[in-house]
Amino acid sequence: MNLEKFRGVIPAFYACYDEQGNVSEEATKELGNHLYNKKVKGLYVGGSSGECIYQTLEERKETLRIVAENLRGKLTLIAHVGAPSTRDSVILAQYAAELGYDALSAIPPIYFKLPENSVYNYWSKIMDATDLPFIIYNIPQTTGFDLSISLLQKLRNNPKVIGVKNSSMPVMDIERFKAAAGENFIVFNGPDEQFVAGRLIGADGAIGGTYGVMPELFLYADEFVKTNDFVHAREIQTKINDIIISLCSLEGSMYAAIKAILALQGVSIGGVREPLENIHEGDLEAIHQIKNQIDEAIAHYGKVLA
Ligand SMILES: CC(=O)N[C@H](C=O)[C@@H](O)[C@H](O)[C@H](O)CO
Ligand SMILES: CC(=O)C(=O)O
Repeated sequence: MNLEKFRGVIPAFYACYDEQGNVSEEATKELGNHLYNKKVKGLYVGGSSGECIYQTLEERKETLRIVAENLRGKLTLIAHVGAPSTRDSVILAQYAAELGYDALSAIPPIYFKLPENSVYNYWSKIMDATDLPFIIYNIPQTTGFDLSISLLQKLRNNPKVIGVKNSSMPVMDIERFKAAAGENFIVFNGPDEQFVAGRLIGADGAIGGTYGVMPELFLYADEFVKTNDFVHAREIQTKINDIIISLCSLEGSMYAAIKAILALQGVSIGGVREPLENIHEGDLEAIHQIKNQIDEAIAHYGKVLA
């Protein structure tokens, strides 16, 4: 299988709501078009950033449908189909396949601490449900489950397993997963704060929750890595991390801050669903400042690359 379409900067798509907090078709299309125009490689739909854990099956299907109808064939589309039960995950997987997604992905099962064998069966049943390739989502800080090398090797016997989206913090995990999986395998960098380090240690692509509010900065960082300009790569990573730390320091949650900035950028996709915290009045000044930080960094590194 040709994995080229997975190499690149792939924003994690945000949940798009109307004023009542329902999934909005209009806003979903708007965000999709906005990111398409920024020339990202693809979209990761319905993951953490898609607030999947707080949405009904119907809402998740609706979002998958709107994005696919709008952008399939134009961007690489990855559907995150992880749900609490295997049954619901399989329903989402089959729906994503009908819609023409390029790949499926899923977190391990959450809530109960299940043994590796159950996680293996869970991911395998999702894979058996369609012909699509599958990307393992390793995110131990939210799921409590750490993908082991032996489980990866066992899963790798299934040719549908084409990659891991790795969000654990040690960049070494990226290197180890690549070494264990061998050729024709994609490891995606997860932590946006380590984008440059992840790419340098071997990540073939990257999927991240903050790309959507500043895609240019990750596209530029990727360009610096590709052209061996490590001075600028390190520098832009510092700017990115300053911004992410600011995004995470408000009363509102990181996603609420991101959505408020997107609104200032002209893309209104509503707020976040509780229990995620929405923006507070007192956050507004900081939000304007972060937007300016983003604008300045984009202008500066755009010039460096021009
Ligand atoms: C724990 C978590 O949600 N990780 C995301 C996915 O890997 C990241 O993209 C973060 O959103 C990002 O690194 C900001 O902390
Ligand atoms: C990467 C990320 O934030 C997501 O799973 O949506």
